[in-house]
Amino acid sequence: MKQNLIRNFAIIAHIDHGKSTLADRIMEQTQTISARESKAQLLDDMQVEQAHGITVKSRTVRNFYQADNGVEYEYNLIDTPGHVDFTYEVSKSLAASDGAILLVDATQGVQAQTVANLRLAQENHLTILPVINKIDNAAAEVDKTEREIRALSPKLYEAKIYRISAKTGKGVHEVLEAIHQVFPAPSGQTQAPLKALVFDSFYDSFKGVIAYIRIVNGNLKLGQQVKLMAANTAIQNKEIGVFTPSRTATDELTVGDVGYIITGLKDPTSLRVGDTLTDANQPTAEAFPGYKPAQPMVYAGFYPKDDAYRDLELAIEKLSLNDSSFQYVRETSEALGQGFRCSFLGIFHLQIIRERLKDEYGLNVLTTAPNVTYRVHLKDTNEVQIVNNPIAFPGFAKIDYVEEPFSNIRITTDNAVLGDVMKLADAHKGQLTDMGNQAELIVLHYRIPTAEIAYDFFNALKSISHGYATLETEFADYEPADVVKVEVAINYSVVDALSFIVHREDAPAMTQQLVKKLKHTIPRHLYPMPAQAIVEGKSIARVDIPPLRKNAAVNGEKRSISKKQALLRRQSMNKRQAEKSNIKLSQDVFDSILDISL
Ligand SMILES: Nc1nc2c(ncn2[C@@H]2O[C@H](COP(=O)(O)OP(=O)(O)OP(=O)(O)O)[C@@H](O)[C@H]2O)c(=O)[nH]1
Repeated sequence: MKQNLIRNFAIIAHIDHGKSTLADRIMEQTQTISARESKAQLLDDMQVEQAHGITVKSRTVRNFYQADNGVEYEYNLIDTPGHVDFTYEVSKSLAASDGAILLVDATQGVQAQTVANLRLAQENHLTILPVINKIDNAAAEVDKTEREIRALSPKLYEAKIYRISAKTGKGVHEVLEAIHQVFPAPSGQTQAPLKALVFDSFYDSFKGVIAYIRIVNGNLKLGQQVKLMAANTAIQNKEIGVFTPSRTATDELTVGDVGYIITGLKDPTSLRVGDTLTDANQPTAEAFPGYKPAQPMVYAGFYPKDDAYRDLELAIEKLSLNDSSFQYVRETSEALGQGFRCSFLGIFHLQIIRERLKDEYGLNVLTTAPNVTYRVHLKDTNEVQIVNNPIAFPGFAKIDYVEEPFSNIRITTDNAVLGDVMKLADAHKGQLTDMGNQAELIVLHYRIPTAEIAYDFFNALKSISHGYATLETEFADYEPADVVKVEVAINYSVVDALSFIVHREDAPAMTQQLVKKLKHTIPRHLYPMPAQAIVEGKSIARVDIPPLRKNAAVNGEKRSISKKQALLRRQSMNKRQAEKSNIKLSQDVFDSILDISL
């Protein structure tokens, strides 16, 4: 029976431990692709992935492996992203797998993301195949890494641990053999009604919404009438197929197969990952529970440059289908016009989306300063407003108190930089809740305001630990906080899109730095303009943005009285016009808000 010959598995690892390289080797050794093709790291084909050298979006590929026992197996490999912001993608791809290769870089050993991904795999009841990578590297510490892996769980303590170089291919054959020996075959029923898990989706500009599916029970035939159960939508069944790794059409997908269906849906929002695909006439009795929606951490406004609102809207719709942790609603700002308030899993996720808009859709967006969600309790009505847009933050006179989100974070670091890491967490208002060891690393647990880790915390942590420390975050709860809204006024008029929320105690120092930066980033005009930071109606920081030219009327040059008077008249006319004129806001201006650190 074909089902017994299928293995569905993922590769999980810490960032840069070599998942994509191993995926390439597997495709090469199973002749799915040629060695020449694999040079280009086929799985990482999105431009943004190549620019950052990382995997953002999960990919799936079917390989046929001729095993040493003479049997040909179908290996469905699901590549997963490794960055901490993409844990959500990892958990989706794991739901479609039966096993996971736990890949650990021998030069780095077990890292925090190794542990986090292992936990996700265990939650999905996957069989784990531990593999040590980069054994060819002079800095490899293979025995030490092996001890660290064994210390992770009782099962791993006894497991056979494979040693490979994904780069040279050494040891990869043994891993290919282990895959069919260690991982279970899919367990579904051939005779039952069709039940398939939608574990990912993609928008194609010609073909519309394409769903990535794993057949759990029954068969899917081309043309069969099918529907999505949660969305209760009938879909067309014009093309089904598998990934080789490009899409290749087939007539049928059977139990255990991983492939795709072109749904005919044109609206990217009409399909949700986690939905169940089933037969329209003979539906399965029980649908999948669906995925927990991702918990967004950071919100920011995206505004089109060059009047491309409609193009931006379409692109954002498509990206949010392709990446279900990225969501949006429409918003309007007086300063910037129509735009979108978007949610992200973290600041790195935001950057990736921004780059994808540029690379894949040719769109430049203006991004406002990111913020977290606040719960604002109002005085008179006892109403609680959920605010993730500083523009909508209620006036201070109406506010009873505000709650801000807190996160539990876990930093894994080595001893050498422990002091600096703790100083960083302190500076960001972290309260140390626990401290322990994992393998030879120190694990620190903090409770910390989410706003403190939402922006540059991760980069700061990477930089003080020379790239080694890792960060895992988890939303904890809301807690009352003394936060205020800072409004920025330029030439006495408030620019709404520049508003942001900050802890009251940090407001004086932050706004001083901000106005200094604004002095250099706000485009100069012919007249001087004050830039002010206003908190609760009071200006707490101010700087004068100098005019473009020297003020000829007062600079002491020898001029006739009448010439000076003429200049003064012209300047006062400029000033009056200025009140009406719009300040052109560049990305630099918004970045001034982000850059300020205490
Ligand atoms: N020396 C050596 N280098 C390797 C080996 N495997 C991968 N690398 C290198 O390690 C780096 C990261 O490899 P990738 O395969 O891109 O890592 P990844 O885990 O897919 O990275 P993300 O997708 O960003 O999580 C690349 O520069 C690879 O060339 C190996 O076996 N030996």
